[in-house]
Amino acid sequence: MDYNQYIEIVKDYPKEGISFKDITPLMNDGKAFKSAVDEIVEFAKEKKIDIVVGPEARGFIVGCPVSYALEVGFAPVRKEGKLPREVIKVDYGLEYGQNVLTIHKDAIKPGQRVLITDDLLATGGTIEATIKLVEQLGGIVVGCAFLVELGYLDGMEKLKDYDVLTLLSY
Ligand SMILES: O=P(O)(O)OC[C@H]1O[C@H](OP(=O)(O)OP(=O)(O)O)[C@H](O)[C@@H]1O
Ligand SMILES: Nc1ncnc2[nH]cnc12
Repeated sequence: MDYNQYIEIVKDYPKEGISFKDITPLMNDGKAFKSAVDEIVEFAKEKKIDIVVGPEARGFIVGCPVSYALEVGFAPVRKEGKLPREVIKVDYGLEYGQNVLTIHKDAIKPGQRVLITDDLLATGGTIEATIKLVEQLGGIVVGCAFLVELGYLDGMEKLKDYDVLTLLSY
C-alpha cells in the first residue's frame, strides 16, 4: 500500500525549520493502519521474536498491535520518571531536543530476541538509545520496524548492523 496519502506534513512544528510528519491520519484509517501493522508482522514472523519493545509514545501505537498479532509481550521504553520500578537509563538527542529514556531492569531476559518498533526514524537518537537499553539487559535486537523514515537525516547510518523495515521514506 502507498501510505503517502495518510501522512500529513506540518511545517515548523514543534519548532521552526522542522517538517513534522503526522502519522495520525494513517492510524485513523482502519484499512491503512491494519495494512501497516500486517507488513511489520510479516517482517517479524520468521525472526522468532520473544518480545516487542517500543519507545514512548508513538512507538507504543505501532508496537502493541504487532505484539498482539505475534502473540508475544510488549515492553515499554519510557521517558525518565514514568516507570515505577528499578530502571536502567540512557541519554539521547532527537531532531528537536534532548531527553532520557528508561526501561524496567526486568523487562527483558538475557538472550531474548527483540523487535523494536517506532512510528518514525529521524536522527536515529531514539532508536539508538532503545537498542542500548535492550542490549544492556542482554536482549538480541533481531529487527527494527518503522512506519516512516526521514532519508534526509542520517538515522539509517546508526542501524547499519541491524535488519530494518521502513514502510515510507521522505
Ligand atoms: O530518530 P529521532 O531523531 O530520535 O526521532 C524519532 C523519534 O521522535 C519521535 O518521538 P518523540 O520523542 O517526539 O516522542 P513522542 O512519541 O512521545 O511524541 C518519534 O516518535 C520517534 O520516537
Ligand atoms: N520530523 C518529524 N516528524 C514527526 N516526528 C518526528 N520525530 C522526530 N522528528 C520528527
